[in-house]
Amino acid sequence: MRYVNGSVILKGEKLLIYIYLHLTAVTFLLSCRLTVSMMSVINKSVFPQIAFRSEVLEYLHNVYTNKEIVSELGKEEAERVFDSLLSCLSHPPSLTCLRASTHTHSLQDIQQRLAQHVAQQQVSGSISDRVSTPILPHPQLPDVLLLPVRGPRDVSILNAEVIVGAQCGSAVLRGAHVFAPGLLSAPKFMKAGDPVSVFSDVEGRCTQGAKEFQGKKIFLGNGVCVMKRSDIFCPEGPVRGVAVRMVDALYQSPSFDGVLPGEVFLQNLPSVVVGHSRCDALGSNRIVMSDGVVVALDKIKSKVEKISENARTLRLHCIQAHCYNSIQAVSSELNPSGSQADAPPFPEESFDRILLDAPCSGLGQRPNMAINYSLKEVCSYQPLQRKLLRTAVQLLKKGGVLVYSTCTVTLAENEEQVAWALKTFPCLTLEPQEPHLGSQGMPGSELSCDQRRLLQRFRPELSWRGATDSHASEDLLFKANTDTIGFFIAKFSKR
Ligand SMILES: C[S@+](CC[C@H](N)C(=O)[O-])C[C@H]1O[C@@H](n2cnc3c(N)ncnc32)[C@H](O)[C@@H]1O
Repeated sequence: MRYVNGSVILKGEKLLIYIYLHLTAVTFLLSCRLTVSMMSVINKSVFPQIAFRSEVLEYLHNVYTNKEIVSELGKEEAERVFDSLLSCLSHPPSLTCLRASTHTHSLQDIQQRLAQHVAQQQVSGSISDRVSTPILPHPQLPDVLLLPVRGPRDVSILNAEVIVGAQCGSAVLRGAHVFAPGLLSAPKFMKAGDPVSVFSDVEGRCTQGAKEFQGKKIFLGNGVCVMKRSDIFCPEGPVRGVAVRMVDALYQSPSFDGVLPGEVFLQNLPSVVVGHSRCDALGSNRIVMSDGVVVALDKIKSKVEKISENARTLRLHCIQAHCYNSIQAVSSELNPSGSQADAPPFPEESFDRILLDAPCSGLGQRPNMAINYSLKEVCSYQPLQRKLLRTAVQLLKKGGVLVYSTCTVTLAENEEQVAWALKTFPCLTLEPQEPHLGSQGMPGSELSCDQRRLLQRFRPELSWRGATDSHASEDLLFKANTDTIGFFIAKFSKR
């Protein structure tokens, strides 16, 4: 199933948009019940806090306990909030957010058909919970459906275990099955049909093809093998497809692989908000319906191919994706020779809207149990983002809108970038965002309180009360808007 992390250059009435679509490991559902011999360990999962290198931990601690925050909250509360950040980052958000293609189908239609798929998964035993999963529309986002994630659940650990890489483990915690490329270790005689416990190798120590692993691992739930060991670790090269079908996950969410393709896709809620706040002048998220062109740039070819494939699936014919270094996307010539009208490089001031979903340190992504970046790596994004911002401002028409977003939690890549942009480009003004579901910008940069109020920061740490499996319906909307990945959005207009 797809996670679409919308990042698009807009070219509306000439829209230039960067889109980056992320496919998580996904699933093919077969019906099979788990009959297992169990060890007696009951695992009520509350994961350890996310692990960082000490230099990065200290850096983040300084960000979250900066002078301005401490004078606003007091030292003790600032420390508590930082502690909550480290805890919530290792846990998945408590709702799954689905973006519906409401340009081709009504939300109600999609909701009904989705409910049938979820019910089928329950009947087939792919979801072990007997409790039915509600599918709720979001009152402020007309193209969003929400499904509560059940967890942490009590699941017993089995005798046989497989180890998956950290990235695969994160996908499993959000409802995916285990795909063969994500599998690192499997028992010597593992065959299809075997029940196994699935663990994540959070520190990246397990070697591919190992028969066992004694390092630090985190339990994710139980599944049934779909492939035998020799099919997975075969000398002919990497195999594709589901290797272990999860049937009793610690965090349970229906799988949407192959479900209503072209009608729904997985997207983190803040990314949906970016889409809406960028397009309000066109009326809601009707950007895809406009007569204009949407130009998507990414420097990685496989991402561009995925963008084009997803655009075809979603019948978004106005999207043109190009593999291009966006820093070099501005041409000094009015009609650059050798380039087509809608291909980069583009003349200055040729776009009505630009969305810069910037490459970032990604520290707001959830769940994430360990991040091994050095401080140098974390700090390397600020200069790159400034180059991209400079390009974006040059490409934007006067009167145009620029939206800047990241999925990270530092000040350097968020509020400090906004302060820098306002100072460097006097033509930019901060604009209010609609909808505004997140918190305001964090204190600690040169921005004033009024400027911070115009920013939107999703801060799951502010409402984190530990991992609970309670889904009281009155809490659900609050959780949908707050228990998200860490995310930042700024919206500018150009004079
Ligand atoms: C928005 S994504 C990263 C964060 C994303 N939200 C995520 O979840 O991974 C950033 C994208 O920018 C692309 N990128 C980085 N530098 C670039 C450049 N100079 N030109 C074009 N694309 C670039 C990367 O390939 C990546 O797909």
